[in-house]
Amino acid sequence: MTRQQLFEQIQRKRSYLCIGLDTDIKKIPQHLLQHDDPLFEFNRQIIEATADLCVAYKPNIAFYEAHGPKGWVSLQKTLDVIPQDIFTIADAKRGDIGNTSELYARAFFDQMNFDSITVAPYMGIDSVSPFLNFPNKWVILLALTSNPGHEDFQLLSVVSEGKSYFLFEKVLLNSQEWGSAENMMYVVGATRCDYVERIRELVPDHFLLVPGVGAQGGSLEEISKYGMNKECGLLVNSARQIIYASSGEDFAEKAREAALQVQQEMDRFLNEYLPI
Ligand SMILES: O=C(O)c1cc(=O)[nH]c(=O)n1[C@@H]1O[C@H](COP(=O)(O)O)[C@@H](O)[C@H]1O
Repeated sequence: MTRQQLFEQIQRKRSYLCIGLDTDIKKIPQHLLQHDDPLFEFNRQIIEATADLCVAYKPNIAFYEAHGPKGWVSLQKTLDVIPQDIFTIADAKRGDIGNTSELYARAFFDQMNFDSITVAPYMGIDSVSPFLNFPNKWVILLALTSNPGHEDFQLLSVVSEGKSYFLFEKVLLNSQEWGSAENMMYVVGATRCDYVERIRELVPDHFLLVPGVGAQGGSLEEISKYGMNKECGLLVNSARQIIYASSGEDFAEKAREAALQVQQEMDRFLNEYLPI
């Protein structure tokens, strides 16, 4: 999917919501356990109930890998029922030496047909660039993450050409030479909205994937106010708050209500904060 197609979808749906399919067998409603493939059945109903309210789905691969080969089948079946015009993110946080990254890219882009994959920048350019060689596919590079441990490395100071930067700022600056705003996005946690203005100075045009609203407590309004650019430039992810809105038979209906509430806020923020 191209950036233009993504922006068109955002305008059409008045939404920049990404729903995280972090489908946990221990949290899904009990009555689904009688199905042959409970993970898929849960996802299928969530997708059917929410597809008009969101622009992206992000299955976190760990929730599928944990089930071995059966989990990979549930994941593929899930991808097959996501409507074509919705952006898909493999939240796999990969990255390895070049020839290995190339195989990860083939697995997620060629075999599974995801639009994008989350990638860790720690191993540098040759670990990331193999993912950038696929037309209309995207790398979503971890920059400033939402978890408490982000302070351990991402906020360390590094001095480069006499100037001091946070390590995550160097990730944003240097990686712009590897790809463009047409094939790279950055992960920025909603729990660190205090850095978003600075991030927008460094990457004014790129899309940001923003996890951390909902269950992790980040503010949708703040990230929208400080992070939105002229093509919206935001995909705000929410998983648990939406997909586990109810643990009963009405789970899909309640997920829709939770997604609708977020979409209505997003509609308002698009009116208020999208630069003309
Ligand atoms: O790459 C991610 O998506 C990610 C990065 C990050 O900094 N923080 C973060 O929570 N995530 C993912 O975003 C999802 C958050 O889910 P909820 O907290 O339930 O909305 C999980 O799948 C996390 O793995």
